[in-house]
Amino acid sequence: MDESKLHIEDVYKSYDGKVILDDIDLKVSKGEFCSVVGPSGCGKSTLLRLILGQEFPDRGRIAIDGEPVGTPDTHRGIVFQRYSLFPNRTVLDNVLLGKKFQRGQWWNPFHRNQDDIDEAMSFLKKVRLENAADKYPHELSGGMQQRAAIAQALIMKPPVLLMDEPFGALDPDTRDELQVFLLELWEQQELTVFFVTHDLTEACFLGSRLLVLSQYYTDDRGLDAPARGGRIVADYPLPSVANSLEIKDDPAFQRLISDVRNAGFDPRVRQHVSEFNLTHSDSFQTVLPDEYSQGTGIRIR
Ligand SMILES: Nc1ncnc2c1ncn2[C@@H]1O[C@H](COP(=O)(O)OP(=O)(O)OP(=O)(O)O)[C@@H](O)[C@H]1O
Repeated sequence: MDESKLHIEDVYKSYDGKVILDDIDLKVSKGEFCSVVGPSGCGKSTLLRLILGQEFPDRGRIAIDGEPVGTPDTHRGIVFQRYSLFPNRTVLDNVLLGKKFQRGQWWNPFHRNQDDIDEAMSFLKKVRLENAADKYPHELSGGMQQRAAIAQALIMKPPVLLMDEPFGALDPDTRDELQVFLLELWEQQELTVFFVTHDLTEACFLGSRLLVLSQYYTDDRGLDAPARGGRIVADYPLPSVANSLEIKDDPAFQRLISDVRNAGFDPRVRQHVSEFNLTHSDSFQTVLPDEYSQGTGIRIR
């Protein structure tokens, strides 16, 4: 039996005849924090939309908890960079929305179920916003809005929490703060997270696993072969990171980032999946050298 939380198998997606995602294969287990990076336009958000059920692959299958993904439902939690919250509803009402959908009452501003309210308040407490329940999104800072959006997604207990550049619009200090906050939440709530970002440091700091999507690849047919769509070209286990921002200054962490950048982003390399070790059963994998785990306090999962 397939025990994966998320299983993506032979997935292809094209728009207007242009292949965007090209044979994506991936298994994500419960409790993994998958960071997904890749050059702009390589199809990261498209992949998220397919997992969300907002769009369908041309070919292939996507299953969550063994069930094929259908159209979006309230159990599919996603946090976007912006606009996850409805501006004309209070924080509490935003967090309650999914519950109201489930009860067929989303349109009714007067519908209130006390159990739902208690649960929403408990999630607002988890994201440290219990004192902002009656505020409107425009009354909150950017970081508070994103924490509210996380509560809005988590209350529906999504099997996989999908995040599309959730901290991309925040200033650096707030971004750092929310990264640590998300790691704490991930541990406490035993979440499975699929996190898209442009920021390699963020990806390596947060993730237990790093997936690198490449925009085009040519495989071993040679440089002149027609380019195809994006593929997962690297799949790294990441160090187990203490919930401390200091790790970002650690030389081993910085070496890790520079190695990932060289392997996954150097245009001379990323075009060629043949440059990577293709032994991983689920996708392409580049194995980290042992030095990352030696004498640095960083543990490779
Ligand atoms: N609905 C659509 N119709 C046509 N083309 C689309 C559609 N959605 C995305 N694309 C194209 O698919 C490609 C991948 O887009 P996508 O937004 O998934 O990339 P991305 O990796 O998330 O980019 P970024 O990092 O810049 O956000 C782009 O070339 C984009 O123009």
